[in-house]
Amino acid sequence: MRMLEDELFPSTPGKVKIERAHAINRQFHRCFASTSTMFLWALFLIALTASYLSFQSFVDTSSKYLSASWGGLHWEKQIRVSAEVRRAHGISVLVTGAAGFVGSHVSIALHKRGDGVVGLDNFNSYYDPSLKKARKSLLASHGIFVVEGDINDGRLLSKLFDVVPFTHVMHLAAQAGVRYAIENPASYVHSNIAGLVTLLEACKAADPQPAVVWASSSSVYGLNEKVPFSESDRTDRPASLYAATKKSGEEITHTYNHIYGLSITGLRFFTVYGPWGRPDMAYFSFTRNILQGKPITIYRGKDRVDLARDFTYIDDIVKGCLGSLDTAEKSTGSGGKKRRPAQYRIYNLGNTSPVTVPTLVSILERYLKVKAKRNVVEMPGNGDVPFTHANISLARAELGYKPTTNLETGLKKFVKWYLHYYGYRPRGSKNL
Ligand SMILES: O=C(O)[C@H]1O[C@H](OP(=O)(O)OP(=O)(O)OC[C@H]2O[C@@H](n3ccc(=O)[nH]c3=O)[C@H](O)[C@@H]2O)[C@H](O)[C@@H](O)[C@@H]1O
Repeated sequence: MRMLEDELFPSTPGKVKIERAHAINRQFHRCFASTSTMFLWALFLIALTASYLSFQSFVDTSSKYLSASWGGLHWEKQIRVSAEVRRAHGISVLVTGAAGFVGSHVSIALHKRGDGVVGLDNFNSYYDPSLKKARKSLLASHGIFVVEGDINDGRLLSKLFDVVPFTHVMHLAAQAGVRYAIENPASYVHSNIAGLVTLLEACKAADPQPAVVWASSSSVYGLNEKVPFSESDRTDRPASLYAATKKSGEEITHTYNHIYGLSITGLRFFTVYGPWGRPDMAYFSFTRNILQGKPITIYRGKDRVDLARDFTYIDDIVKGCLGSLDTAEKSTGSGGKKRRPAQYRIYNLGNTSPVTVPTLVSILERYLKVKAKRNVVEMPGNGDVPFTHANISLARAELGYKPTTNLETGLKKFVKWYLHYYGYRPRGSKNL
């Protein structure tokens, strides 16, 4: 009994080590008594490892093949049908980020006027993917097909260009959000830098090359104090990694324009809001919290100055996107070489009338008929800028861009959508 207890609960761990070492030694000598046996064992182990590794690579390859959510005749047919142009001089557009906020609106607008549209989206979980799935269903109900895939997947992109000779790419897929860059910097590099380059590589290699219109951001103006912001103002002092990746995007696209003749239009969006919007944005999360009786945090700038944004309504942004597609010239390259210089443009798409964040909250309170629990705090140093204000003269002159929706009207439409989408009782909604 005592011996058994000693074996199970040794008083000194060192003792066990010594005893085990002796036992292992004895076994070792028995097993590998001769050099030839050892040689055979070694051969056996090498063969075992080799067959394990080849089996692993077989499993990897086949699971990649099995889990790929794209490919096949049926898939290609869906893409061709969705890309069909149904009007004279229409265009066929690959919309990246099509299940996103701006992407879904632009896709529907293009489809409605008879253009061909194919969407691409990776449905990541930066915010509730069920909202992205709902947008996908909405697009499907219009006859727009959204491919589930990533802009970092070069094989998928070249396959898409094989199936459809897209005339345009509307590139809206990105890691959005200014403050989230503190938490997850790598995701900004992955989508906004690496993903952008992979997409441009596919566009450059496509024959014919498409014209590219893509989403930059008002955040590139960074610490600028000169208002309103004009395209010619300096943009070399970003305040967040998000802004830095968007600014890099402007430079990366310039390179592809310069070397390969890709026609490029970059759009600096100013805090876009509206129905089917992004739950991570202030107007959306404030609405959710106000309705749930939870407090909202309102940031305030230096010297107790309210923060302000040039909030821009989604329908105005859509018009700016379509205007950009319609005025984009063709790319000029093929086979990796440009034939002549191609168009390179950058435009502000804003509303030209900044509104403070507390005013935004007051408008929401009025439409929601609920008082917000306001918690006002100093703006943390996490990438925010105190204000934005767009000068849109260039977009007005060259794209015919003319925003028509003020924040009051736009938020009214947003609140109406929000209450309906999230199933709130129509308490006083007749007034909306
Ligand atoms: O215009 C742009 O370029 C950018 O607009 C928005 O960024 P942002 O203007 O920061 O929009 P929100 O996150 O909705 O914030 C709006 C305002 O509310 C403030 N805020 C935000 C969140 C919060 O909890 N409290 C709060 O006071 C922010 O400081 C900011 O002044 C988008 O999130 C970016 O993807 C986009 O690129």
